[in-house]
Amino acid sequence: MNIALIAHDRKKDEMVNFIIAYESAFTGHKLYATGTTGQRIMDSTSLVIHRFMSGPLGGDQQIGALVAQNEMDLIIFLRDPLMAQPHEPDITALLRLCDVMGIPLATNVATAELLVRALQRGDFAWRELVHKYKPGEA
Ligand SMILES: O=C(CO)COP(=O)(O)O
Repeated sequence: MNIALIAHDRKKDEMVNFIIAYESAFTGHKLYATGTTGQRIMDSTSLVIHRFMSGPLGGDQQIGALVAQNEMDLIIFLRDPLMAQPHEPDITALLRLCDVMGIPLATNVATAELLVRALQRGDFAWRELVHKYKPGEA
């Protein structure tokens, strides 16, 4: 599965602790992240992560491009609901695209935990079909 990990600054410790706790669940999947989030996770785990730009510099949009192509299977985006972000339009656009494409998206760690447990159980197998049969293809 292709999994994107994103956390705003005041949520980064929570993200790192969460990934440490579930590191084995993420092993074997293709991991993507915005710049700083990815670096923080790699510094604390043995996971290899493809890092995009930092969020304010376009990282959310880069991940959004993969969502638009239906290539992202799960997104964990620990947003900071108490602080305005300079790139708020990019954040809104990414969340919207997840709803357009029906991509499983967790915006807090409680939901993230449920989705990762589902991932461990194999509940994401339906996404394999999506990869095989892209929309618009015969
Ligand atoms: O701002 C972000 C998401 O909107 C996250 O970017 P960083 O991971 O580079 O801090």
